[in-house]
Amino acid sequence: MSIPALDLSHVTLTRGGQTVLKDISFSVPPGSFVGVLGANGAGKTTLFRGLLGLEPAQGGVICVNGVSVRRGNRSIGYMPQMRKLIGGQLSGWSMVAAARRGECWGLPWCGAKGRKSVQAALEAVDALDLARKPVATLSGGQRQRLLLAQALLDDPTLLLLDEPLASLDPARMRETALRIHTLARSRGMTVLMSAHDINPLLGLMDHVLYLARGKALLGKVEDVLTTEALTALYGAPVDVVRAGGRVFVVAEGGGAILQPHECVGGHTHA
Ligand SMILES: Nc1ncnc2c1ncn2[C@@H]1O[C@H](COP(=O)(O)OP(=O)(O)OP(=O)(O)O)[C@@H](O)[C@H]1O
Repeated sequence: MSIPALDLSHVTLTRGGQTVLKDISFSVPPGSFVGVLGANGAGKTTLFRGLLGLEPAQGGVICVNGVSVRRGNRSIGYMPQMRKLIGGQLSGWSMVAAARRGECWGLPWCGAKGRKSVQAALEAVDALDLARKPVATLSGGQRQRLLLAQALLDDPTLLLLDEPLASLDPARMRETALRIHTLARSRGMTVLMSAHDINPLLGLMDHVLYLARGKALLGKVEDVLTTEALTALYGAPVDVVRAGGRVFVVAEGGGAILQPHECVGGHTHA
């Protein structure tokens, strides 16, 4: 049997002194594409930080590719949430190059090997045309492609993407999700992608990881995204409604549980 890409056993994670995820256990097979869902504050970012060794587990064990979690693990690529403009007057190339780890930190022009890996990462996300442009002049979606290129620099086997679809319009959301899925499959990478709208990920996910009330539920989409499973997870009535090929998770009374941070184009969300 292959070693899980991720294995969490009875893990508790805190943020700012507050317990965010409590006694969670799940295992992700290598090469899986996992959608990480949950309302605002459910703990998606906290989980990613735990996997990166940035938030030490208060209990339990986290293993990445069979090895206990540690900071600076080069086999993990991380794309953080993009809340504000990053990069400024740097060119796209420099922004990606500045993320090279170790000996090249802050020296984007160093070495043929460094240049090659920056070039490969830009190519992988179809962003070579952004290499010379100042980041400040790019759209949100273009900057997100550069962030994704950064995350790919060390040829990771596990990619953690924190809301890479936020701020994209619906068509771009689907296009970006497909791009990442294709890239992951071609490299055999395991992907955990957090999202506020499950719909752009439908048909792509091998598993969904749903976070609520400090708990985590991992399983096939058809097993997790059900009224019964989510009602049990939330400990309160929740409806999973399927309409027009889309899925909506709503609380009793009709309020949407999963909400996008920002939405371009007036899109209704699950
Ligand atoms: N820097 C911080 N210091 C203290 N508490 C924090 C910090 N960041 C987040 N938290 C708290 O930790 C909890 C989990 O937040 P987290 O960012 O992991 O959730 P999330 O699911 O990623 O949310 P969102 O969908 O809004 O990004 C929340 O209660 C939040 O208020």
